[in-house]
Amino acid sequence: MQNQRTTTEWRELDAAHHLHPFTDTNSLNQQGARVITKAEGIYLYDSEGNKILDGMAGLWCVNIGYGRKDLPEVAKQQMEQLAYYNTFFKTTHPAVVELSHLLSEVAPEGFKHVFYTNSGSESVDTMIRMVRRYWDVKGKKDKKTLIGRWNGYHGSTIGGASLGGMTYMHEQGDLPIPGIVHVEQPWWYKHGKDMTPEEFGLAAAKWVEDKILEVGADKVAAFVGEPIQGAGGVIVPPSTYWPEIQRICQKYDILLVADEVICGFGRTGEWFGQQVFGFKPDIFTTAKGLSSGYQPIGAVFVNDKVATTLAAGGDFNHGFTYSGHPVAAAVAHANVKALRDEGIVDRVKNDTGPYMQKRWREVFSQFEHVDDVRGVGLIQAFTLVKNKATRELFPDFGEIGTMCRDIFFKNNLIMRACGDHIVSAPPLVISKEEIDQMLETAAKCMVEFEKQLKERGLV
Ligand SMILES: Cc1ncc(COP(=O)(O)O)c(CNc2cccc(C(=O)O)c2)c1O
Repeated sequence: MQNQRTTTEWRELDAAHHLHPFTDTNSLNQQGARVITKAEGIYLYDSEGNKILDGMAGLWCVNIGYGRKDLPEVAKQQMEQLAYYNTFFKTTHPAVVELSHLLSEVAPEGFKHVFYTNSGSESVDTMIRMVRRYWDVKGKKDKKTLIGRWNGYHGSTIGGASLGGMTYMHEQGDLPIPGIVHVEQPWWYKHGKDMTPEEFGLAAAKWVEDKILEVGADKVAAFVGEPIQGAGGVIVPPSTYWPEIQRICQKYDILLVADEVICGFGRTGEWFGQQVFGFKPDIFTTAKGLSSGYQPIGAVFVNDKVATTLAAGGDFNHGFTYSGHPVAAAVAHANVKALRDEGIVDRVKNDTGPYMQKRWREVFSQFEHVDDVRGVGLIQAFTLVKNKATRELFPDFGEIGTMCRDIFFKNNLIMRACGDHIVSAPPLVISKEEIDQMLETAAKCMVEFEKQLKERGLV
């Protein structure tokens, strides 16, 4: 059991020893971290006894909800049976075999092989190495360049951060690494001008073709994108975008990669985001919902064409100590099996997802400084705007988003501000009643937010 300490004691020890990710340490240590002590369903509880509605499923990952009793039991049994052995050197173990078999059943048709990692970033770095190895084996050694999107997010390793289009990350570490280039994101609200979304989807896809021709198709290895950009602010591309990207990649013999770390395992109501938009990548990366965050694990799915080619190349010199870790694999297996056999993904597709999307639009479209209300399944967002009629955004993109998010936090509701996009991705087990509770609280927060906008002379 955890030491029983006061919040102050936990905060002081945390400040003395713990470096947090994506954090201004001095600023955090002035105010002290919020100490989350337990969680159940869609709710978190902190050391002060507050009950917090987690509209973000942790970091987009706790698809199955908090407080499951089965997953800890599976972890315990696996740990007692075989806490660890590696999958190098011609060995395997039942947990990773069973998981691999199950994943081949829930994956879209044509994906029968997975490579295991410990995170989404490691899945992305694995994909980068696979893509370049694929073209080596095919004898096209100049095909090395990967194309990503500005404001895309693919993790925080050197490869993932380079492939992502977050310039504030590139500035720290002299990124991107060579062989990675970016095109503009398919954000209709900002870039669509007088085009319909459908027209804009084709125009945004053409940016990829232009980049391929600029680099030289004989040098381009892959195009990589999230079906829906998550950390970039839930940028939902027009329906015409992905099928056109697929056509362009086929035209120039370029691998198509979907980063499904957020969209995967039921988030959109389909098992994978690629199925919402009707495209078939050659490779897709996953993590998060694979284990619902109960254990760190990621997986890279490759289609038969890629699997066969990599195998033809003999040793693929890549892997991690914990690739296919027995406890992580056992927990992921139980998690995916429950997502399927308890009908959780189906309910997102047919019941709670449509309900959320209907109510989310009803509630937020009524506000003067909210526009582009959007989403699918249980991933949704809206953008805070200065003037709806002209699609004018606020200056200093992100300031207003933080102000709005802080009002939600004060009301014990976790939503995420990505710039001036307010986003939400709750556990997939959220009920319709809990959706109503969440949106009732959020609506009150938005009234307060628009009141503060006026009081501060920001509108
Ligand atoms: C699409 C995508 N690809 C890769 C990663 C990296 O996964 P790991 O973190 O497990 O290495 C992600 C992760 N996405 C992520 C991670 C942490 C915070 C936030 C946020 O929105 O604040 C988003 C992601 O969203």
